[in-house]
Amino acid sequence: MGRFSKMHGLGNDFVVIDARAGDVAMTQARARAIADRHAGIGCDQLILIGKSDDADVSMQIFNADGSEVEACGNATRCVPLFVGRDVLIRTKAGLLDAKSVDGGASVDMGAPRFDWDAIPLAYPMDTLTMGASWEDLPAPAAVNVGNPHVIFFVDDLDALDFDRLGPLIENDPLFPARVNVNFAQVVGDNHIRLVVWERGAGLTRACGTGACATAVAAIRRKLIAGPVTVSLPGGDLTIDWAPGGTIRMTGPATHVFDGEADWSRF
Ligand SMILES: N[C@@H](CCC[C@H](N)C(=O)O)C(=O)O
Repeated sequence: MGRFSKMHGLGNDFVVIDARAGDVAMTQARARAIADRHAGIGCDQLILIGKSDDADVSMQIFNADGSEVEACGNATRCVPLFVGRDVLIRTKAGLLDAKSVDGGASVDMGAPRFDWDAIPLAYPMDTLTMGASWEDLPAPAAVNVGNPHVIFFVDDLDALDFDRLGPLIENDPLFPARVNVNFAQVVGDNHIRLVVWERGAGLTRACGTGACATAVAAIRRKLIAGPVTVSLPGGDLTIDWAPGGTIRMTGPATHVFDGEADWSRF
């Protein structure tokens, strides 16, 4: 039997498995089966905590569709709580420094990237105001914060059909690695409302990297100044960034319960 913890960051939920003993054989198909909300345990992302040569732990991230990805902001805040102390985490997106704060964690998420081929896009394009649009949605921005994001700033978030627009944009050939789709409305001097259609997981209650990418894009466009409060359906994150620097994300992390499962059944 294998042990796991169910955790979440603002309702973006995870099955977190301790693989530091090297005894968990994870595949994309198994991750998809575990993440299934009907036939499995159910989660937006499956998180594997492993040993690392150059950090306290490593973190592998699998979306609900089984795809392995580079970054997950909300899960990164859960790692200090899972491990029981502040941690340096090796991810596919680089080394992340995560420190516990009251009720959650504060993480240095690294520096954002803006080059078209770092997003990645299929061909060269300005990523601050992209020469592309979908239906009535205005020209978005694109930011890579370890994983790829496209951000639409809109006047009325509540008027959008996320379930229709999300998959349309996520799977557009302009994004060869697919993309996380952020729909944002600036609602105050340092306040953004955000809904995220996540690559490989669909609509989630919150997306930490989406909040980082959206705050960075809004600051670059001079729509807002940091630190920024990003309000997602699951709650608020604080994101701080200045041009040339790294992104600091601060917000809640929650442990729900511990369980046991026979991984060979998935
Ligand atoms: N929920 C996450 C992001 C998870 C990965 C993302 N869906 C991707 O495919 O890049 C977060 O909190 O950042």
